[in-house]
Amino acid sequence: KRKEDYKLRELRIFLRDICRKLASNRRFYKFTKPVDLEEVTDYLEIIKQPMDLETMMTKVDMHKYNCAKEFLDDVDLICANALEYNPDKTSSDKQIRHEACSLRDHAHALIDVEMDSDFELECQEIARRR
Ligand SMILES: CC(=O)c1nc(NC(=O)[C@H]2CNCCN2)sc1-c1cc(O)cc(O)c1
Repeated sequence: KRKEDYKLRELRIFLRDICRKLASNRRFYKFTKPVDLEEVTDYLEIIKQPMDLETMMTKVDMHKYNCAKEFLDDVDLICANALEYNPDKTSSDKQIRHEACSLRDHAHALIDVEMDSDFELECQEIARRR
């Protein structure tokens, strides 16, 4: 086990906790599971790269994230997908856009507060080398 493998294990423990906190917030329940393609039949015609919090938790376990920035890129993708799929002036579309922006801002705020910036920089160095 190299020194950097210990760092990535610490990153995984941290990201699991962030993912759990986001997925347990009732405001974000629409983003906790993959969009139900039986229910939303045109979804893949509009959204080319679906993403959700359950998929992100699986990606943590599969060592897909080498730094918090890569994790936040997937949160930003959840948000961008919801903004793209819900562009209408209707109150239902407006509400889901608001929830998506709130998810994105909460994720970034949680990481900024709880993550040591030097640790993230070390992880980004590891990510660049891999
Ligand atoms: C996650 C998402 O982006 C999403 N967007 C929707 N938009 C609409 O239904 C809008 C689209 N514009 C026209 C009027 N209807 S429903 C929906 C969704 C919510 C869930 O609780 C589970 C799920 O699988 C998908």
